[in-house]
Amino acid sequence: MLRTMPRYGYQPCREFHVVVLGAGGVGKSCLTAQFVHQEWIENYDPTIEDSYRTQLTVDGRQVMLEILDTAGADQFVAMRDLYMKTGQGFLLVFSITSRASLEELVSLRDDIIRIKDDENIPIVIVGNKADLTDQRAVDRARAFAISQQWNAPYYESSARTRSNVDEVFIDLCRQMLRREDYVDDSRENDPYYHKADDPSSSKRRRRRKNRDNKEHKCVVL
Ligand SMILES: Nc1nc2c(ncn2[C@@H]2O[C@H](COP(=O)(O)OP(=O)(O)OP(=O)(O)O)[C@@H](O)[C@H]2O)c(=O)[nH]1
Repeated sequence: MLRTMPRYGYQPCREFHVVVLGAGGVGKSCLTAQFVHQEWIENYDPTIEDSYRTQLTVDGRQVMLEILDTAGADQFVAMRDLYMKTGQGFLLVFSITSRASLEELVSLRDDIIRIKDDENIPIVIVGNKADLTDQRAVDRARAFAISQQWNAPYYESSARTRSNVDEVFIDLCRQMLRREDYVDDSRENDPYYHKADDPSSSKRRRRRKNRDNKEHKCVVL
């Protein structure tokens, strides 16, 4: 059963890798820059790869996000398999002003599921540039229908006005936390599971130790 109530007692800071994917120019970098630094970027400078680290609190739980802002341009697609392997949660971004950018998400999602070998990997579908209402080319209903088919939430955001920027990252965090709780619960109920033998458990302890020695920028939400 998925745990929906906050847990009590000591809560270690969870660390997750988030990958932001989508066609070129849909606003991946602007969304990420708004979320991490609360800043708006007007000019378009195609990304090769940028990574950000930021800490936030979700439902009272500390989460450290490693966010990878990827390249939409085709010449960098060779790096995608690698991004997808390390990602634990994915923001699939298109622009509501471009139907083609929504269509590009189909193959991206297929690749994620193939590479992760997991139909239930945390994903949020983001229709960005929602402020450009007079240039809308994708019906809200069409995007919503696709998101339902993929069993992933759909948000319309604007990196320009900062609308729904925090919400898309927080939704993804919630999905990743629920998933980890579910794995932890399954292990607790497994009489053959020995925590000491689990490499992921010692890795988490090691990460926490390393983190204690570093200073991190906190985003208060
Ligand atoms: N009006 C409007 N413009 C946006 C929005 N988000 C991004 N833009 C503009 O769209 C252009 C591309 O934004 P980026 O964030 O660089 O797009 P990207 O998806 O990272 O592009 P690649 O790096 O090529 O993959 C920039 O000129 C932004 O100012 C938005 O929500 N509204």
